[in-house]
Amino acid sequence: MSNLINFFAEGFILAGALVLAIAIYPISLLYTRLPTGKIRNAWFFLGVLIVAFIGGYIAYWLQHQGKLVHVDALSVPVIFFFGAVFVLLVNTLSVKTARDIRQIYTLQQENITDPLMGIFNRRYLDKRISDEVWRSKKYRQPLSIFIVDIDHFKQVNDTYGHPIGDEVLKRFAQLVKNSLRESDIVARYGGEELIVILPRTKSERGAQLAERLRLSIAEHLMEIASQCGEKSHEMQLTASIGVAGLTHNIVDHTCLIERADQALYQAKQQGRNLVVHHQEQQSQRV
Ligand SMILES: Nc1nc2c(ncn2[C@@H]2O[C@H](COP(=O)(O)OP(=O)(O)OP(=O)(O)O)[C@@H](O)[C@H]2O)c(=O)[nH]1
Repeated sequence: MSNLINFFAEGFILAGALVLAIAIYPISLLYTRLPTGKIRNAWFFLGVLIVAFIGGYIAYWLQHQGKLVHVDALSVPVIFFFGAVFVLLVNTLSVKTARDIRQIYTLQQENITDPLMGIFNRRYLDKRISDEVWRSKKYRQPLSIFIVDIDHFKQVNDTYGHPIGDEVLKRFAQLVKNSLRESDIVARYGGEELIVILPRTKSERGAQLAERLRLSIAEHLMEIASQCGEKSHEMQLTASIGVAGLTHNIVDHTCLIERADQALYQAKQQGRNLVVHHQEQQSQRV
């Protein structure tokens, strides 16, 4: 009987050490996928602790080899074993939870991203612009937006074909995004039109930023390789921009967009490659 007890006691200790060793694997998965920082370091520390615990289990086993013959002596090995199972469960659950969170994040990102341009889509734009108008009115902060529309984009499609047109739209969106500040929100409004939301920005400043953007678009030489890699096309686009700022008599975001749209219409009417600021109805050409 005492031999059997000893067999089980030692078995629990060694099985516990094995389970702890297995519990290091989920930690290694988390460690390799996490960005460098405090959380990653904390998981590394936990891994080191587990290795120390394995050492402790083995030391306990070596000290008590052949001596765990009473029923009472079973309690520590049983606690060792289930403690190790607990650690394995927590680590495995952490990896699965992290994976789920990443999947949810990816889905959320896909839900708000335009698949062609890689910037925010119309769904996100509608929600965000209405939130920004509400926030700006509540806290009496300035807000401006502008609508950017590529000039004669139909010609790009007609001359080079739709796939090249798509590539131009993608590059154009990235160019706009990279020319603006991190805090500015760039979204596809439809077709070849983008809306840029500038939180906490007066429309005069918005018009300056729009002018800077117009210039960088006009100066940018785009080189697009054809889909089959036969030849590349170089093109220089221009864009017209309508700017509008939030004022007392604007009741909601649709009015703000309408004003920016009217300004854009004027920019097109006045010859394109132009910024028109709705409030002052002034056009600027550099
Ligand atoms: N390749 C491609 N073309 C698109 C997409 N969405 C809209 N377009 C094209 O964008 C063009 C817009 O044409 P118009 O509205 O006439 O405007 P425009 O030629 O840019 O002329 P202006 O705006 O007046 O300077 C159309 O030819 C559409 O087919 C898209 O996702 N991909």
